[in-house]
Amino acid sequence: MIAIVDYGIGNLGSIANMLKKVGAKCYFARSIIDIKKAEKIILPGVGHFSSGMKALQQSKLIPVIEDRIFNDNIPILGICLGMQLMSDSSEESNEKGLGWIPGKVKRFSNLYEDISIRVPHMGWNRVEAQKDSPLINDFEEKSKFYFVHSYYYECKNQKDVLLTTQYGVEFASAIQKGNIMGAQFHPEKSHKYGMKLMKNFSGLGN
Ligand SMILES: NC(=O)CC[C@H](N)C(=O)O
Repeated sequence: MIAIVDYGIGNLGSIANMLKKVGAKCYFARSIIDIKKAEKIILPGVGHFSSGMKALQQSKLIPVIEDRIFNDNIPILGICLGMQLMSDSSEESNEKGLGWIPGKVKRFSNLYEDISIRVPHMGWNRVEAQKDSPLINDFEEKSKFYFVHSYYYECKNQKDVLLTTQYGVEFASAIQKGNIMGAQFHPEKSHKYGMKLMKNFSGLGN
């Protein structure tokens, strides 16, 4: 069963709906026991980095989540802000991140050399694979995903970058370090392309 961390942040309902569509069983995890019995974890997130980190700290779930992912090596997928919280820090906040995948979260500039862009990055965009992973198995060449964000993850180690997307700058649209994964886009809002990623995630470790 996939535990969707319920720490008061993120659109858990639409994530659960997409998981059900791909035949994956899931539940909302609000307690330490809920996390202890999880086979996989999804860390959702929408909004400000500070609010997300504070809410996650107040949930008291960080130690048990870290026990499961670092000692039991179960797969975890962070979505949007949930991915950004895995960083060391974010320009959006003075709060420290979880530090699970080395890197910092930076704000898009409105101007890159001679390219001016609107911030937030909002809408559909394509991705380019930077390495193989079961998470992106059978991706269509033209896979595209729905984004809504003003900040992006800059990985310290290039080998942790799974997918990149071009938006003024080429940024990490998905990251992976072993069993720890993150998607900057919203798979639950990305139709068949998001379903493919969620189906792949639900099949990990089975
Ligand atoms: N949609 C979101 O939750 C955005 C996350 C983060 N605040 C950003 O702007 O990048």
